[in-house]
Amino acid sequence: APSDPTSPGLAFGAPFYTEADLTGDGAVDTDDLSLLVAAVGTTSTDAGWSDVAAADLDGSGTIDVTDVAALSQRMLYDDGAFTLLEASTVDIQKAMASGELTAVELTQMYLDRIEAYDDQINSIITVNPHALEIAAELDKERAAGGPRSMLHGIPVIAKDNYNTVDMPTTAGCTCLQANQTSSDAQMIENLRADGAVILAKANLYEFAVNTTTDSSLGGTTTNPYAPGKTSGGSSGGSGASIAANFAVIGLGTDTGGSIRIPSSWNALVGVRSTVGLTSRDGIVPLALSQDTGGPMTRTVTDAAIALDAVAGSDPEDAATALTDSRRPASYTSFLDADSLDGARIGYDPTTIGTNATAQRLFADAVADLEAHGAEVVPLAITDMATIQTWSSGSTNEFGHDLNAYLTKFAAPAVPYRSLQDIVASGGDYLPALAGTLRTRSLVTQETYDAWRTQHDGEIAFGRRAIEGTMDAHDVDAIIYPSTSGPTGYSSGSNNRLSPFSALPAVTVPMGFASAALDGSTSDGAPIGLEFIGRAYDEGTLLGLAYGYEQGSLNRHAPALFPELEG
Ligand SMILES: NC(=O)CC[C@H](N)C(=O)O
Repeated sequence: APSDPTSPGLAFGAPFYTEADLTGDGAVDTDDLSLLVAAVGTTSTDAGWSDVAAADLDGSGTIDVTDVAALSQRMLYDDGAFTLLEASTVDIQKAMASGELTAVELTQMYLDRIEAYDDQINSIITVNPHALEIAAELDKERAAGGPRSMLHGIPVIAKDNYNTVDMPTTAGCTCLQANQTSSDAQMIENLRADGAVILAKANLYEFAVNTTTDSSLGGTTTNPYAPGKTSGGSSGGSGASIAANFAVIGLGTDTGGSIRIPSSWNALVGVRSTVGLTSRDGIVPLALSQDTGGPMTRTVTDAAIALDAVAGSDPEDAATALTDSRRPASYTSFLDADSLDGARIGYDPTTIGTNATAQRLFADAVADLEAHGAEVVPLAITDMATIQTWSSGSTNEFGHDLNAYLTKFAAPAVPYRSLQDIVASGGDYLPALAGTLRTRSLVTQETYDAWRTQHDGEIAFGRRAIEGTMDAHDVDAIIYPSTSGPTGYSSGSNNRLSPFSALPAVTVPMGFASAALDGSTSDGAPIGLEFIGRAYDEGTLLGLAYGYEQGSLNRHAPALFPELEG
C-alpha cells in the first residue's frame, strides 16, 4: 500500500503507482482512468494496451474497482505536469514544491476562470483586488523559508457572510454593501495564518435564509451541472464556484442545511461540523443555536486539510470552549482508503424518501459501502418523528443575533444598526424577504429568551436520540441521502438531523441524476451521501467518507467549464 501522502511530512513524489500512466503521455490523468475503467473485469494480460501489467495496480491478477480507486488516488498525487482542473491541495503543494507552479500563477489561473465562466453561473459577488499581491508575498516567503502549511498559496472562496478585511461582507444584501469590516472572521484569520489566499466572496441566499441562492446584491446563482437550475443554498455561490474550479476550497455556513444542500447539488464534499468546533465570530449570523461554518471541497482530503485550519477555540465564541480538547492533531490522519473495512454503518429506511434518483443512488451507495467491507444495518432513529416537527432557530434568533453582529462589526458607512433599521429602509433588501425580515424584526427579547431555552433543550434531546441510536446499534455513523425531496432540487428533511442535534455531518458525492451527466439535461445534477456521527467525531466521518469516495469516485468536473486554453 502507498504511504499516506497527506500525512504532515508531505511525502511528495512517493514512488507509488508510477505505473499508472497507461497512455504513456507523462501524466496520470482522466485518459488513463477511462482506459482502466473500460478494462475492469479483464485480466492484466488481456486488457490490450502496451503496458498491460501496469493496470493491475494492486497486483491481484484482475483489473477491478480497487485498481480504479488506486488510479484515481494516483491522479491526485500525479508526478506529471500540473493541471488546474480538479487540482487538490496535494497536487498544488507538489507543483509548488518542485518549482513548477507559483501561488501567483495559480491565483491568476483561477482569476482567468472566474473571468471566463462566472457569467454563466453568477457565483461571485467580489473578487479580491489584492489576491495577486498576497500570492506574491506568499511566494517570496516560500522561497525564503518553505511553506507554512498545506494551505500555503491555496486560493479559497468564502461565502459573503464571512468578514474579510480586504473585501466588503454583505450577506448578499444591498443594505450591507458598504460593510467593509476592520477584522477578519476567526475562520478567515485561521486560514490566512496558514497561508491561504482569500480569492473572492461568493453569493448566497440573502442572509442565508433559504436553500436556493438569490440575493439583492448578487442576483441568482445557477448550477454548473444543470444550466438554469439552482445551485442549492444558501451557500450556493461557494458550491457552484468550487464545483466549477474557481478555487480549491470553499467556505459555507450551515444553519439548517446550507453547506450540505449546495454540496449535494454541486458534487462536493461538505462538512457541517459539531457546533462549537469552528468559531462563528465575524460571520453574519442566522441562528446561533444552529449556525456553523465549514469547508466545501472537491475531495475529502481537501476537506480534512481545510478543517484542520479552520477549527479551533475562540474566546469570542463561547460554544468553542471544548474544541481544543476534542479535536485530533490532524483530520488527515483519518484518511485511510480501507476505512470501510470492518465499519458498521446504520441507515433509517424512512430517510431514503420517494425520489427515484435518490433511491437508486442510495442503493448503489449501500452496495459500494458493503463491497468495501462495511456492514450496513437498517435501524430506526429514536424520536425521528418528534425531531422532524421542530422549527429552525432562524425565526426567533435572527433579529437578536444580527443586531449583535451589526453592533460589533458593521462598518461606519453602513446606515443600519439593527434589523429594525433595515426593515424601516422599506426596500434595501431582496423583495422576497420583506415579510420574513419584518416578522423577525418584531421578535422580542422575552420571546427570544423563551425560545432559546426551549430550542437548546430540543437540540440536547436530538443529540441524545441520535447518539443513543448509534450506541444501541453499535454503529460508527448513520447515512442517508443528503437531499431526498420528492422532486428534483427539493432537499427533503434529512438535513434537519444535524442542526437539531448539533452533531457533525459530512456529505460526499453519491452520483448523478442522469447518465447524460451535464449540460444536455436539466436533471443531471448530482446528489450527496451524508454521514452523521457522534459529537466531535468528524475524524471518523471523514475517514468513512474518504473510504467511500475512493471506492466510488462519483465526482467529475462540470463539462461546461473545461480547462482554459493556453
Ligand atoms: N442557512 C440555512 O442553513 C438554510 C436556512 C434554513 N432554512 C433555516 O432556517 O434554518
